[in-house]
Amino acid sequence: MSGRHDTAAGIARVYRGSFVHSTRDAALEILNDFVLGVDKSGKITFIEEGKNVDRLAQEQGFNTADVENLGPGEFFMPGMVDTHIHASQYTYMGTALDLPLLQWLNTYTFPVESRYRDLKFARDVYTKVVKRTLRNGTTTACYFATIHTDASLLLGQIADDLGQRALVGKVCMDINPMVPQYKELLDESKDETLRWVLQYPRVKPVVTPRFAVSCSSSLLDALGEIARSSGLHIQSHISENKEEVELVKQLFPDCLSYTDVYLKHGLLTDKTVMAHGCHLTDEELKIFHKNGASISHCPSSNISLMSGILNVRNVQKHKVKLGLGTDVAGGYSASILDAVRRAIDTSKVLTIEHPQLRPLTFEEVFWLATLGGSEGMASYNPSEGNLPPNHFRYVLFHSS
Ligand SMILES: O=c1[nH]c(=O)c2nc[nH]c2[nH]1
Repeated sequence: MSGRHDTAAGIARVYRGSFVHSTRDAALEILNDFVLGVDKSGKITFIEEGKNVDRLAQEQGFNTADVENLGPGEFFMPGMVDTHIHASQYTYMGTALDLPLLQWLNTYTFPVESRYRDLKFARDVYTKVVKRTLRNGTTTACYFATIHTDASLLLGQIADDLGQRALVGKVCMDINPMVPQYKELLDESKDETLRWVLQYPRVKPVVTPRFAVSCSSSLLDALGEIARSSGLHIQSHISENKEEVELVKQLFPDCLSYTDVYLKHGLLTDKTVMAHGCHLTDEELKIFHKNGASISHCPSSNISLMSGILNVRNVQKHKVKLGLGTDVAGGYSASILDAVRRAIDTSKVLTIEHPQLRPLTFEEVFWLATLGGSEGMASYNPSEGNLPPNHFRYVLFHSS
């Protein structure tokens, strides 16, 4: 690997040791005895072989005595990226996994989410979830909050205060026949989304229609327009469970597919992250590719809620951007390392059923957990030959 220098704006920390990371060419690359400098804003300014440390010290203006050497068994790796997690469902993570998606939402999820109008409750849970995910090595997370604007703002504030890069979504939903106390009116959802977008601090807002089942066509249109005019990211769920796919067909008879629902409402862009996608057809994957939209693979919840198994190799064959999600609390762990294990396990289940399919390797899933996730959340369209912006690719995490 060649060295990378920017002119230093003042080196704050220099580390020396082993670095394990992914690149566009290698799912896993191990760099033994490298030296890495971070400037005062937290950006990595150089990474070079350790033997160059004296020259680097002169060029970059640091003292070699201040270099922090890793101990035995320690290494750096990129911060992990959780491309789909419901912060508001953290309270019941690991429980209530006995029902399929639509029944699970009505029975457990909506009643719990309706509690987040209580800001004290929200502060307590959101502080715990951000601390826990940071401890697990998640330096970037794409969060669903709830329909409550003030609690969603609080989640962004907490992530920002605790140093986590986050996209945070105030959930939008104006349809909920089974739990009617947990929904919004159409105008309220639009107005509150705008209030939330405008008030947001450093952490980024992401436009969040819950899923096509719980949003009217008018709300989807309005959210597509807000995302377009504000240049915002979008997140939602798609084709997680077969019953849901059938329901969407009935609810949107004029659309050709579930993907077409989001496309027609301006919600499938190169800033879109769609969770699950287990039952997407090849035609739909082509539309994802063409529009630069990404999928969050959530293997733990796909199994726990008996939803389906994503064929990752087929998604990759269609060159669709792909990252990993814990999907708490459909997924029972807030750790992306756990999602790594589940992704490998579920790919092996596919191999049992279809021996011609190669299971995913650890290296490939490490890529999904790090670089894949950051590319999935970056705004760029691979079908137009663009590359993801660099700043998403060089955030490193100290594992010890
Ligand atoms: O796994 C999921 N969790 C949710 O909260 C949800 N809402 C719609 N679809 C969903 N899927």
